[in-house]
Amino acid sequence: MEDKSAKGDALDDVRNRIDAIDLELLGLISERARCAQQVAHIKTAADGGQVQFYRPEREVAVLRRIKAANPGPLDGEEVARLFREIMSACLALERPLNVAFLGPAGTFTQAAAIKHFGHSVKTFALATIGEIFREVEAGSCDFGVVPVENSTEGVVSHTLDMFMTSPLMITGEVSLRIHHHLMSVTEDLCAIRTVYSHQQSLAQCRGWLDRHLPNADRVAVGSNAEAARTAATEEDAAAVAGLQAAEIYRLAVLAERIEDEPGNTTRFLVIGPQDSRPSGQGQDKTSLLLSCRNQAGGLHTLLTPLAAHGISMTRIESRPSRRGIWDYVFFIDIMGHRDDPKVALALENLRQASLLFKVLGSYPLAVL
Ligand SMILES: O=C(O)C(=O)C[C@]1(C(=O)O)C=C[C@@H](O)C=C1
Repeated sequence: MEDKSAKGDALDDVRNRIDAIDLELLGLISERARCAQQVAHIKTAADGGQVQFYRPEREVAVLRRIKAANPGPLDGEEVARLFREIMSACLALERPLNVAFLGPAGTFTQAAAIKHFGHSVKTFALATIGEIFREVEAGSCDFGVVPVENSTEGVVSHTLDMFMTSPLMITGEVSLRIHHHLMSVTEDLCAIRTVYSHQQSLAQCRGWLDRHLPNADRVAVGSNAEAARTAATEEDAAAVAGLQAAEIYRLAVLAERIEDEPGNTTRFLVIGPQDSRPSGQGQDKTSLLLSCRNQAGGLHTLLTPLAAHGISMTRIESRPSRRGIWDYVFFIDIMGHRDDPKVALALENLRQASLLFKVLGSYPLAVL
């Protein structure tokens, strides 16, 4: 009996300490929010009409500093996630951002948007990648988030093709580990006759579906969230989608993490009217769209300036130009910001060697 009350006292002591810390934290977070309001006033006075409240290079600098200073016991990713949300709320005080994503609600693209901007932005589900570009170009949304490549299935060509004609720039990138789950209104795997999902997700779970649901029809639909929405209306159907979709459409998860490749990751791009300023520490990337003359060694000539200036290329993708004049265009990612002197020089040389040359944007490597 005595022992129990001693334990109770100890628990009360720690909880009282937690209550006091929470109040201190609240005071500090509120003070931080007031600082963000001051920043907004300073920016408005300095920039006039076209104020850029959202500053990706500053946000990654804050998150990098927090991760480096983290004393534990919380993991670095975890503290960065907490500060991501604090900054998201502070930015919403300055100006709430409208972010378009590939809908409907519950897609991985929405999860990527929230991972990048935090929960305090307003997200808008749009039906196609083309619509996202159009809404951001028109200014009705501040930014858009679109998938660009998956580690198992390769590039999302529609996104790359949009950059050939769009004036929008790449402001940031987000990588998301993709876990697929089988979900349904029924809790009985044997009752499933149809499996809905996006074509890429069906492909990413082919092995599991062959083993566990060899007789069910696989039906490709526009997105995983649409698959979940459809499966919610059919007794003998299931969807392959993310957990968010299961929550939104109230489906039971029959099997978790059914993707064939455990490292399955999708990369998304954040698009907006302008790119990011340098975040420093060599932690920026630049994306380019290029085409060369259709002759032997054309691509080699194009890439020589990068090698000459010691700039590393992290990705190259070719796409048919669909313009007739050039056969192919190349999407190239390099390390460094376009304002870094070495990168600026290499880009100038590249510009001279290319038929088509477009900087799609410089942006910080993702912290989260
Ligand atoms: O430093 C700024 O420019 C701010 O607006 C403050 C702040 C923050 O909360 O730290 C908020 C939004 C910006 O995207 C970057 C940082």
